Amino acid sequence: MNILANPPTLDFTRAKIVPQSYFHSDISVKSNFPARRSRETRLIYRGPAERQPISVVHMASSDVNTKDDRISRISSSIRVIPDFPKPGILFHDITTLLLDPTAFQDTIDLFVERYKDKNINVVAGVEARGFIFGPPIALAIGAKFVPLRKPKKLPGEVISEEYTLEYGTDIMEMHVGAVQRGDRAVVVDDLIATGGTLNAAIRLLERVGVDVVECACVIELLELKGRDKLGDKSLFVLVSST
Ligand SMILES: O=P(O)(O)OC[C@H]1O[C@H](OP(=O)(O)OP(=O)(O)O)[C@H](O)[C@@H]1O
Ligand SMILES: Nc1ncnc2[nH]cnc12
Repeated sequence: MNILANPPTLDFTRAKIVPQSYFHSDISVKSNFPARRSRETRLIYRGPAERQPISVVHMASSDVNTKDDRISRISSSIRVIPDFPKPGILFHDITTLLLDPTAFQDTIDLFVERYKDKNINVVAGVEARGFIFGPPIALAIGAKFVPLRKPKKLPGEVISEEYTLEYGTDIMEMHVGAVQRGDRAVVVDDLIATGGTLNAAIRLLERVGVDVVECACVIELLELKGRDKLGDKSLFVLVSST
């Protein structure tokens, strides 16, 4: 991914379109920005100066066709912010992917192409960012969407699983009755880091007899080896970050 070391100022409140040059080329942004100011939406980054986006290497994951142009668009639309939410964390921010309708649509299409003929009747999305990608996939393949939520958010009777995160611990809950024994599920999230979250999601669903066919993420942080925590459960990711 080619993210600017010193990006132009960003104003998310006024942003309608993300200048693609911001993500793709420092040269075009730095040289073109003043001249094109009146025609482009200006984005003002309000975060601390030390948390400017940085470049990291993203590659097509080994799960996808490396010749698929959609992958490079998706990869270059993901922003990486150092030291968020804690020092030492390289935060992979998918909100910039959502600002690019083509990259967002490509992301959904790639998942739909994979799951449309697999007899999946449950798409389980992990709060919060799995709630962005999961519902459009569920609608497109004709499956129900089941939210896996942070504690004390669901009003009905729940079952819970505790898990460890890259930066803390958490509890995941699911409504009793949302799924049935024998359902076939795919678990959707934006990113796998340590794998603790997806592991908890799998445990939650399998406890009530659901067949978790696969987990699906946009991004895998390879160094954290989250895949290992999923045992023999299949994981499908679009881009890998090193
Ligand atoms: O593989 P892991 O180490 O378990 O980490 C991955 C999880 O961490 C992030 O969510 P987070 O818990 O930060 O919640 P949020 O989406 O509500 O911000 C991310 O969206 C995944 O759900
Ligand atoms: N580095 C990271 N970036 C974004 N989301 C995360 N969740 C856990 N680790 C993360």
